[in-house]
Amino acid sequence: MPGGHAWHSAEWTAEDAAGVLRVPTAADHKYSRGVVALRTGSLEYPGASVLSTEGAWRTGVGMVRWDGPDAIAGLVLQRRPETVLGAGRADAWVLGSGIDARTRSEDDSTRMRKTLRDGSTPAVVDAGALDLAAEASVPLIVTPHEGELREVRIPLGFGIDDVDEDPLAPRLSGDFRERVLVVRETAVALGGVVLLKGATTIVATPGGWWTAVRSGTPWLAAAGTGDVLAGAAGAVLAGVAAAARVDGREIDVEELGPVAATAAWLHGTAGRLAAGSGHPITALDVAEALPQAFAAATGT
Ligand SMILES: NC(=O)C1=CN([C@@H]2O[C@H](COP(=O)(O)OP(=O)(O)OC[C@H]3O[C@@H](n4cnc5c(N)ncnc54)[C@H](OP(=O)(O)O)[C@@H]3O)[C@@H](O)[C@H]2O)[C@@H](O)CC1
Ligand SMILES: Nc1ncnc2c1ncn2[C@@H]1O[C@H](COP(=O)(O)OP(=O)(O)O)[C@@H](O)[C@H]1O
Repeated sequence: MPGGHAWHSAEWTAEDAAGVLRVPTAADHKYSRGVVALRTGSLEYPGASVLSTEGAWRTGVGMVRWDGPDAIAGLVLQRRPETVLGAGRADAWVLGSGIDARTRSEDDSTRMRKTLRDGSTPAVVDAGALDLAAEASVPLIVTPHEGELREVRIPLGFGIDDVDEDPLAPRLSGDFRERVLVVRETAVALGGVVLLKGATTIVATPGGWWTAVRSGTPWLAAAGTGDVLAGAAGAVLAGVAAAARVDGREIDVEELGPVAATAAWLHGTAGRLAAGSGHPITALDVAEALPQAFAAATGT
């Protein structure tokens, strides 16, 4: 049972999310609430650094660090001067949003590999870091959309790398049970948590636990909302990992299932709140509604 949560939950709820989210107390300080560090954004996709940083701050965490290319650091600070630049003490990492695996810099590859292999800090792995997930030894959550799932699976020995046809497509376009099966088998092979984004987001752990998140809205289908989700997931993860650190224990990968589902629930709810009775939203609108989504779960 991941983190004491029910073994199987057909759909993740506000009450489930409240059981994962941490409301600060008088005894807290910024480090006890958790530090999330991000390696996100690139010269090609500079905006993703801002979107993921904003998603992390708005989800609630003690500190956000951003450790990316100097040329875009100003964008992050312009939007969020609270952000601390450079790597350092962290309870969780977010890697890959706004990075393209095919064109990423040597520096990005080296640093992301090192983060995934050294130490035990858990990580959220998105977009341009997904192909590295199979090499990881730290507890991790991967956050692919349908088009990116093969980046996770091919290094694990699934699928075929050298043909144009994607052998996954028919399985993902099939019925819900088959989609769940694909996500669960990927989590088992990876030894990490898989969060497959979509209208219904599916989360599975290597131990066989899984859940579905349906809190969102089709208005979320807009560029950059996934980058906000990655930051939000990093913040929830940092909070849970910091609590484990304060308790003097290492976080178990099974605990990351409820963390991922909670981040997806918050993000979906934020999208729904931002879209109101039904109007277009931007990724930053979603980030800005995250505090309201948090309050909707915890009643604070
Ligand atoms: N402002 C910024 O900085 C932004 C930065 N961003 C960053 O851009 C990078 C590239 O990310 P990406 O998602 O845009 O493109 P990529 O990984 O090449 O995959 C796209 C291919 O997959 C397919 N596909 C199938 N299902 C799909 C689905 N559900 N959702 C989406 N695609 C789906 C689809 O194929 P099609 O259906 O068109 O045949 C399509 O050809 C990444 O680092 C990201 O963080 C973005 O967040 C935008 C805002
Ligand atoms: N039709 C939809 N209904 C509900 N949520 C959606 C829908 N389409 C996309 N989303 C959500 O929007 C986000 C899109 O993320 P992603 O595809 O990574 O976009 P980007 O790479 O542009 O940031 C995910 O959280 C996904 O679950």
